[in-house]
Amino acid sequence: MDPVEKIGIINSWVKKHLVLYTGATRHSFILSISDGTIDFSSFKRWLGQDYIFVREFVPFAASVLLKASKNSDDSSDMEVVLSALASLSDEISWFKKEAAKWDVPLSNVIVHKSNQNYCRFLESLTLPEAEYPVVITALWAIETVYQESFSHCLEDGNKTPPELQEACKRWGSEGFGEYCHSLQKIANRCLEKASDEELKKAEVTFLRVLELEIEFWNMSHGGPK
Ligand SMILES: Cc1ncc(CO)c(N)n1
Repeated sequence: MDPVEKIGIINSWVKKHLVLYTGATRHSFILSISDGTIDFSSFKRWLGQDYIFVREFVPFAASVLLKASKNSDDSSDMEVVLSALASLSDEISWFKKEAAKWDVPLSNVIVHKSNQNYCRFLESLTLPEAEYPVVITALWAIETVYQESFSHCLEDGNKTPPELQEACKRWGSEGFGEYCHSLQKIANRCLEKASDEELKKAEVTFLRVLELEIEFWNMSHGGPK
């Protein structure tokens, strides 16, 4: 095993929980995009639900920003989270445009149970008691699952339908990858200084994000409600 000091706490957790991590980042929904067999009704279901999710993600990201500005000893943390928050405005516009293209109604969307659970979890992380190392780990995990998933769809030799390339590029691009890497560096630095209790909480939170992401993909596939 690689020493934690060399690979960082985050990568040591990814290795330790690789089965669950791969379950979230190589889900059958993503594999069906990359091999071109996706049923567009699954994509449309994902689009409508993810629009709701992203709207709920905004207050979560704002709460991380608040904690970054208060707790961090490195002022660049705040800038990384601020840029994420700023790009969410563009993301919401993109969802609206994409939904119009696919004839997906965005008003009165029935929020699926898995999405509700995820949004409730995000809300719990906005509380003042949720510590900065824990919430920055959550932010890293949430963004990285999408980055690893959608970048896979853009790899050479994959058969992602042209209609879905733009969606894949939102999260699969190099720029988004660099942002995830910045979050990982921040998380590692915070976790190195965290108490044992915070470390445990952050690891449990990472695992919870992976489970919720898997349930989110299952829902898009049209799994049970
Ligand atoms: C469910 C989900 N996870 C992660 C992201 C990335 O922001 C997203 N848009 N939706």
